[in-house]
Amino acid sequence: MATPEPSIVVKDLTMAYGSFVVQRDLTFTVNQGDIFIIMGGSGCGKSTLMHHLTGLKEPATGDVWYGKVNFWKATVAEREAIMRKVGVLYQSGALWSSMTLAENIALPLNEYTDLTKSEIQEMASLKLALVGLSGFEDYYPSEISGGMQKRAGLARAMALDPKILFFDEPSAGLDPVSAHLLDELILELRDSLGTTIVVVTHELASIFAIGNNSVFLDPESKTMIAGGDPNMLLKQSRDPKVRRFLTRGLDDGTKPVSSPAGPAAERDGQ
Ligand SMILES: Nc1ncnc2c1ncn2[C@@H]1O[C@H](COP(=O)(O)OP(=O)(O)OP(=O)(O)O)[C@@H](O)[C@H]1O
Repeated sequence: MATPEPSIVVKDLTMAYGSFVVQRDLTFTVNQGDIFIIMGGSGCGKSTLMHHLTGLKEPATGDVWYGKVNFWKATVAEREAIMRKVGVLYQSGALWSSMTLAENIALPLNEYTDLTKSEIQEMASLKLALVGLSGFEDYYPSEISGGMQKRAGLARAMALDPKILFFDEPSAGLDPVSAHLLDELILELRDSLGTTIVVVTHELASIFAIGNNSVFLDPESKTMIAGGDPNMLLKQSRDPKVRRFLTRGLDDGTKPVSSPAGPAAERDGQ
């Protein structure tokens, strides 16, 4: 198998709000085509890390590399060029309620492309089809379910064909069936388009079903204490905190345990 190309390299990153350090010395690589999970307990700094990777928050120290560009040391123009290739879907960053789904998706296309009105309409329909929402162009967000709203948000985040997609808590507020469908869609997008996807989540079922790489942030030591394929971590990590998290508190490493996420995790485990 070919060696995967790095998409993002994080090196010795320390994140802080003023004098309050959230995490220090983070070093990891997100490879092209990864579904990379940022995980850890509440308040450990997952969203803060996502903000450092998406241009919203500057590191206290350390670097974030996108290919050969040192993001936070680059010019504003270079940073903008990188962010043009990045799609972001925040937990609350839903759709504009006063616009139809097609109009929502047309927004970034209007702003960043020279496409004609009819090309934009066509593109919006294509993106909706990509997420299984063909025929919903003229619906308003309030007229569709929460799961469909997430998928429409995903269509909008995919509007400019990003190479990397960030997704904050995709399954938040969804019932288990809709959450599972969204996981399937994320896998499909990665497989069909090759999009690198970085996901912030603490949903274990999702972590095991879609993640092939990860970083695990610990709020107590304020640094990463694990990383890599979550299914491998479940099998191999001996760290009590990692084990407790991945087994929903059932196991701290003193005895072998099977996956709490059930057959899917067992099946997908390498
Ligand atoms: N704007 C801010 N100013 C100061 N402190 C902040 C700010 N945003 C977050 N924090 C603090 O930084 C720490 C990490 O927060 P963050 O939201 O990144 O964690 P998280 O892992 O995403 O949490 P959760 O799982 O609860 O969403 C927390 O202690 C939080 O209170």
